[in-house]
Amino acid sequence: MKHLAALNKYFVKYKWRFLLGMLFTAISIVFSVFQPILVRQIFDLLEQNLKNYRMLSDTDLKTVFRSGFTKTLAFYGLSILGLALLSGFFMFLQRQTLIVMSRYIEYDLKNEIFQQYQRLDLTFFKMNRTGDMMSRITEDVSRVRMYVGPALMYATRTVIMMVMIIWLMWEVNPRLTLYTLSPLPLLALTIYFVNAVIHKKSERIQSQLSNITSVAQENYSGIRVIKSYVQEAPSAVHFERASEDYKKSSISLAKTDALYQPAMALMIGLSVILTIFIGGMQVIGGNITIGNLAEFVLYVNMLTFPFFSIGWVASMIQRAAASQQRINEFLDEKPRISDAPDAKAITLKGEVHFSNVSFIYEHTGIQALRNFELTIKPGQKVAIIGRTGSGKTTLAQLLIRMYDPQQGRILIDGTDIRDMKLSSLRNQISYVPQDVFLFSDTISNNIRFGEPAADEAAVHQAARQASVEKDILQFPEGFSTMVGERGVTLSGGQKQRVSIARALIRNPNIMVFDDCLSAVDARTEKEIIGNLYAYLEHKTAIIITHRIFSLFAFDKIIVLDEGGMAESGTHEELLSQNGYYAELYARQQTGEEESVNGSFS
Ligand SMILES: Nc1ncnc2c1ncn2[C@@H]1O[C@H](COP(=O)(O)OP(=O)(O)OP(=O)(O)O)[C@@H](O)[C@H]1O
Repeated sequence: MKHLAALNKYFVKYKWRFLLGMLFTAISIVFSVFQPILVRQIFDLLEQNLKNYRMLSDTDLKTVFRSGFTKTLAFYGLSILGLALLSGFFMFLQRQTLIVMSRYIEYDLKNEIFQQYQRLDLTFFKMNRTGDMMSRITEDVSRVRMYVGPALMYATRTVIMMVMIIWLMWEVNPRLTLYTLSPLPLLALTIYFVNAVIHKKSERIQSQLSNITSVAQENYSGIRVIKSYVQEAPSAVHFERASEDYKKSSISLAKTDALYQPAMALMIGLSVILTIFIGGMQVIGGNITIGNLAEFVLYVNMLTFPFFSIGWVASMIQRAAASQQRINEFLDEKPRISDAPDAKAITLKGEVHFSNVSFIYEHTGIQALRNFELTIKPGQKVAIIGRTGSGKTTLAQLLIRMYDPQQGRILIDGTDIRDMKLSSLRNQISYVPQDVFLFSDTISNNIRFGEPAADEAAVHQAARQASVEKDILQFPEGFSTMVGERGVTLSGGQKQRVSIARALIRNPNIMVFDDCLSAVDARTEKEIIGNLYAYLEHKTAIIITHRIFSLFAFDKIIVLDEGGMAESGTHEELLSQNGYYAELYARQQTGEEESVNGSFS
């Protein structure tokens, strides 16, 4: 329960809705508990006057008596109808305030969770499964909403209604009250336990459902591989197995559900029979009137729902508390990468210095960088080359503070990047990642993603510099073409170039290209490098690559090996060192010659 205290701030925020909701609930209940009192009065009136009426012999007098009686009955009938309407109206207002409040809280909570996702660093995302993260913002929040909305509303109704009705019943006859109420706690307990079973089964169904979803999702994404390896039938069997488990659990839940309503009806019936039996004896004994008996039967009927809700509300609160505990743990998670208290926003010129940097990926223990040293002067172009897994991407990730090194410092213009505001640092470094990600939006909006104010001309220019403008203009809708799931599928090379355009449009002083030309052909690569040469003239640029761009006059080329610097120098210097670079260059030259010879032979 203590976990739910975290939601109190929302009750304070929506205190007027909350208090009004409580008031409407109380008014609606007052109007409904008055109805049995009127029924009692009608019954008592009938009992007292029918005897006299039957004894009358004068037909004229009988007619007058009957018409007076009809009017009284009509008056009572209309009064009951009026009370029912008023009670219904306030119930409507109660839902309009309390349930609407719960929707507002749900909205706020989802936003709070989403903002926390955005604050957290990459290590968190590596250590948690996407499914778990998704369920926090959907499943857990909707369970918490059930507590702040319906559960709270029914709990309030139950308490007010029980207090008022039991008090009214007690006033009439305490013994009969105790007898008639005796089966109801049993009803509450039964509902509670049945709910617990239903909850357990629903949880299993939920996890089987997410398993089915993942199987289906993986099949959709991998459909090309499945088809080309003719694995449709085994995939279908795999899906069927997951589906079978889900079916079995659903049928079992349906059976439990089927027991639910009859069990309730049995308990209610038991209460009514007890009321009529014991109440009837009390009427015969002259302790209560027949009107009281009718009033009691109605009260018992009115009480069954509140008693039923006790069990339901209790299990709802339990579920909400478990969900809120998960949400609290998540919201308390501190991002490892955040602004230092005195972090400054600095305009970067472009001097980059890696000072004795070592870095280990904590969750795997892999050491990606070891005592790495590198100084890049403003405006210099540096290539980072190395075998796969040698730490090139890690270097770029550390520069934009996706992670902080465990040892050493990274300085830009002499300031440790940990003393800079994160937004200022990342805004002034354009990073083209190795794995391209385009949003389900237009190409134009994908390019201006980091620069939303950029106009169409700037978007076109960036696309031109990334040598993708011609490709885009060939699409029927040009730059307005939708990409992503429901849009056009761009080729790997086109995606890479759109991703480059996205980085270029921001026009910062420092740029990092992480192996972002791997999917373009040699001619386009040459064209882009030509464009970049002019574009990067006064900028600091780090170009991570597998291939040697001999056309690009790098100020420095670094060869990384197992996280450390293996070779460093200019193209000529490295060739004369006869190491990995020289070997790679020789291999590349032969490869290129072979491919050229091949294409012309
Ligand atoms: N997010 C991560 N979590 C754990 N280990 C990682 C992570 N990213 C990379 N590594 C590991 O760190 C080492 C360096 O990886 P990195 O991606 O920096 O290499 P790279 O030189 O960029 O490789 P490639 O050329 O294949 O992209 C590798 O052993 C890799 O397995």
